[in-house]
Amino acid sequence: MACRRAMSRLLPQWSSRVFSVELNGAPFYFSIQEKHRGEEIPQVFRQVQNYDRCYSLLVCSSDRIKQARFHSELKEKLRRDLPTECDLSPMSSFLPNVKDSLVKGYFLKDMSVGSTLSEKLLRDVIQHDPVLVCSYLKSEDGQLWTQRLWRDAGSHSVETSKDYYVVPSEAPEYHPATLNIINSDVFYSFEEAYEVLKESADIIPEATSVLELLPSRAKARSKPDFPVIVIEGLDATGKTTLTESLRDTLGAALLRSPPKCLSPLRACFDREPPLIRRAFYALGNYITAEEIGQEGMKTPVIVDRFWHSTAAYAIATAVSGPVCNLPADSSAVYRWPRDLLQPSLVVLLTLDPEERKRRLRDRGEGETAEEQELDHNQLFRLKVEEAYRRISGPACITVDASPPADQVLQQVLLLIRGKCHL
Ligand SMILES: Nc1ncnc2c1ncn2[C@@H]1O[C@H](COP(=O)(O)OP(=O)(O)O)[C@@H](O)[C@H]1O
Ligand SMILES: Nc1ccn([C@H]2C[C@H](O)[C@@H](COP(=O)(O)OP(=O)(O)O)O2)c(=O)n1
Repeated sequence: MACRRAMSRLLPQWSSRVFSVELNGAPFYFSIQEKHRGEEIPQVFRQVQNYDRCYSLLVCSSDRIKQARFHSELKEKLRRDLPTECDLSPMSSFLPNVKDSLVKGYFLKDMSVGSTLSEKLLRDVIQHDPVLVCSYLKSEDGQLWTQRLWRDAGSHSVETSKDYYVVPSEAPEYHPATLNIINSDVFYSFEEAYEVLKESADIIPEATSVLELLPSRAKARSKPDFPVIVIEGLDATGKTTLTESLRDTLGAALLRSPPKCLSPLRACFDREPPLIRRAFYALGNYITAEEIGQEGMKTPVIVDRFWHSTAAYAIATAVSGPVCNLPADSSAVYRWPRDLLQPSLVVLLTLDPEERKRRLRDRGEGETAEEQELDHNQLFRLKVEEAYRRISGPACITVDASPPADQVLQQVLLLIRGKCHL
């Protein structure tokens, strides 16, 4: 039902949509055009010319929790059940420059003989799951491709719409992922993040535990009397080392985000899709803010990671490809949430990648999946750092963390004394 509603929203503007498929690590954009006899159609899809047919699966449900979870589950299902001759790539579809128009899914290249297995699986998927399926067929001379949209016709049969030609499309002005970042990857108020966890509570029991730990929004806290200093940076840049030294030197309270009370729940949310996972981290900041409010009435407060981490990792994960795909400097995605406590100073520790890796090795810990990703994916690391730098209100001040720990401490103490009158 939720799927039918979502589809009835998508279908009226189907032919205005742009489709993006990640082929060989780069996006290939195409749109569709009605068939007119005798019309010249530019040749497309050279990248999939070795295949006889392809399919696209776009996940669409008006229930955003179901949609996000099913997008992850579908990948597992296709990897498990499709013949080995099938190849899967991420894909999406969007209306250029239209906010929240992005739908995500997978593009399937099929080399299996007769394609019967994959067709059977897709027929099953379309009948039971919130998915829009299209097949792509090559013309007899192998030059042109057409797209045919499938529809569930009930009683285990599907009907197809008319064919459209697939035509190449220009890369859009903004990376398509940026259309949906606000309130899907990054949340700009307590309420927006809270709603996501509330909606997930039926299927994720741990969401209820998080909701119970949240501060009441009824009483807005006044600004703490003492300065609040946040230390940010990638894993192993020296945040723990520096925050502990600052605590001891300044006689400050040391807090972190996510707060300790969320530690037992973190692994559960790290397994969830971005919508739910990022809402969890966003809410963690509000719990930490409440703790800052209390401690900050008595002493200065040092905070190990806060909002910058939440937004920077979320934006860098959502946007694929190089740093230039990030939303422009002036984009609203880098703004500070209107209802979140603003620290007096945010310091970003930066480190040469080789030195960071050496410190990780020396620490001898296993890396988190995301940190392995950071290692393997230089682009991701660069995007996280760039997103850190673009977040404003307050913006972070970058400090080179490669000198010995006591020198980094002195450098940051100078900044604190200059900015916070300590
Ligand atoms: N300035 C520094 N110079 C050399 N090694 C450092 C420095 N700061 C931290 N380290 C070491 O690097 C590793 C990572 O530091 P840590 O404070 O745990 O980083 P984070 O909290 O950012 O993950 C630790 O083994 C730590 O002892
Ligand atoms: N305030 C925070 C802190 C961490 N996060 C997220 C961002 C990344 O997905 C991970 C990084 O956490 P990681 O385990 O590397 O953190 P530590 O270095 O252990 O502090 O957590 C967040 O979203 N908001």
